[in-house]
Amino acid sequence: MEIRTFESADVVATEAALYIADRIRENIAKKGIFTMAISGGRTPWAMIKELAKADLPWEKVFLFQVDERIAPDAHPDRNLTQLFKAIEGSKLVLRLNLFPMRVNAEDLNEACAEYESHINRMTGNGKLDLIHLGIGTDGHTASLVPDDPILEVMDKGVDITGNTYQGRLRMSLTYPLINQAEKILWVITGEEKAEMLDRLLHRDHAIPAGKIDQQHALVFTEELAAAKIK
Ligand SMILES: O=C1O[C@H](COP(=O)(O)O)[C@@H](O)[C@H](O)[C@H]1O
Repeated sequence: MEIRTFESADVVATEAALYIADRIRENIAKKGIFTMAISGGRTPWAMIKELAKADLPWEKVFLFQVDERIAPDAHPDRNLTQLFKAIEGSKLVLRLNLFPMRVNAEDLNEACAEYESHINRMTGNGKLDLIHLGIGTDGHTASLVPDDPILEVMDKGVDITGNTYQGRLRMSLTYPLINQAEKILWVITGEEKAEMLDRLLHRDHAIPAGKIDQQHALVFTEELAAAKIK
């Protein structure tokens, strides 16, 4: 897997945003639209803030979530709440084509199936142009968390975790859907991620992130996180 290392987390965010903007232009020139899924947590928001400033044909960009906590609308735990904060006042906000995960639905299984069908409809073949991923210090990615039954799901593209994780059940894209993406962009910053970055690059199947396909993937990271790569 290709790895691009930069001197700080801020530069990673700027460079990752530039990379996504290039993919947006390239795909729109080729086929008229761009489909992407964005992860949550804490790392992505600096990158999204940068990206949202770009002068791009946003009406042709279709944005999905990689994962979401089962929590009320506007709750600070929700990835969507953080996404809205990051794009507030930007060029993107008025022209946003966003598909939020319907985590407040009465029937969550139905909401998962519906989300997958939105992805299939917008992509035509289920393959998102780009999926952005992060990694946790325990090696989780998306909401594919250690020891959860969601790790075994191969017949659905979107599902709910079997257990609560950090206090919440979650909805997440699953391995089969993530692994068929045209491009996977890992954005990994912070010294505390160094061990997991090394294990990811060695395709360590003992961590959830290690089972993500690396053929069409690249990592943007900072020197501190890359320090332990063997
Ligand atoms: O719980 C989550 O954590 C991972 C990693 O987040 P980070 O801020 O440490 O990069 C994230 O990719 C995932 O979407 C999120 O729900």
